[in-house]
Amino acid sequence: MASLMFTDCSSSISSRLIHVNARSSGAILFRQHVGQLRLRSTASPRGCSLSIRCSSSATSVDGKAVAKTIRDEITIDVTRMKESIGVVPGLAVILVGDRKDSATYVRNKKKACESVGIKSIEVRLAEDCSEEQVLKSISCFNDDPSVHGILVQLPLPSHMDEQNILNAVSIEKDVDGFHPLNIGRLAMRGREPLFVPCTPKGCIELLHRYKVEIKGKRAVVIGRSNIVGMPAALLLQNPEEITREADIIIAAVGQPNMVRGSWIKPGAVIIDVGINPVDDPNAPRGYRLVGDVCYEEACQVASAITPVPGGVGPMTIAMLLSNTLISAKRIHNFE
Ligand SMILES: Nc1nc2c(c(=O)[nH]1)N[C@@H](CN(C=O)c1ccc(C(=O)N[C@@H](CCC(=O)O)C(=O)O)cc1)CN2
Repeated sequence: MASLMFTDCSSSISSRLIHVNARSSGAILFRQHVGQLRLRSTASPRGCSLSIRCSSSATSVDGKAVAKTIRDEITIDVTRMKESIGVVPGLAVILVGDRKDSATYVRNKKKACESVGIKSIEVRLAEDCSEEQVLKSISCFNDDPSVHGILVQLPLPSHMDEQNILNAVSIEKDVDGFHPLNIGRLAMRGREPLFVPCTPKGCIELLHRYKVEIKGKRAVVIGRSNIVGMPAALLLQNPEEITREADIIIAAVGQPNMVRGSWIKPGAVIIDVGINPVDDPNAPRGYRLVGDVCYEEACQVASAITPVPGGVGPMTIAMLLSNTLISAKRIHNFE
């Protein structure tokens, strides 16, 4: 778990989270910043007029609607770019294996690209293909000037070295922001990554578009991914207590309904990144998706909360489109 104190955050330039203090659970200090937000109109959320309330029923943050607004903005820029310099941004997606969920995400990425005028190229490789085959595809896309963004859908089959594969993506085309150089720059003060990973970028974008003030707020990130970057042992230290102190909670732990209403400070803003399938014989797919936060309980205490589905998920893909556009603009020096 990472508890973060936001010391400076501008919606138009960069969002820097500096240090933090897990006071009651054994002090840890670390630095981290989560994102550069260079999307236009971050300060005026077109298409979402809700204000954040502090009442017994939380505002449900509509990630689907915000993602649509962002796609509309991207469409305008993609069209302008095509008309003025004849360049169409291109995204290459590599899918290895036959996981149904990954195939669905890739299909949705392709559809999203089509909807904004970004060209998408997909390479599908068999579950038992070699790491070399994946590296070869990456190398081709690194050299292809019509490709401005490359992503390898995760997770990869277990026989592959994920780090090796992510390292092979050209840092200039790393629209997922997973290359160690991009992650390293994200983690250091005074350095700028070329791309910010899409899900955390989407989380911060939602906060901005809903005009949630970040500066000076106490925030907690519950999760153990590389992006959160905390040693796993620290996760075991009283998450409930730290969470109760937070004004902003980002739950990214992958445990259905783990964060209960009693963990939440009244009026807190909750971004739920979890997408957890739970069995439900009445649901068309035999399961339904729930977040890491117990939504019904949290609604009674929080001032705003992202639902699952329909919260952060759609933002992940919108941010991928945004990163691909940023890449094409940077490569072609187009403002
Ligand atoms: N290379 C990457 N791999 C993975 C990433 C990533 O950002 N880059 N993230 C996840 C999967 N993912 C995108 O790839 C993703 C997950 C969920 C959604 C989404 O919109 N979810 C919907 C619900 C969808 C449903 O009903 O099945 C929602 O939350 O509303 C988008 C993208 C792991 N891999």
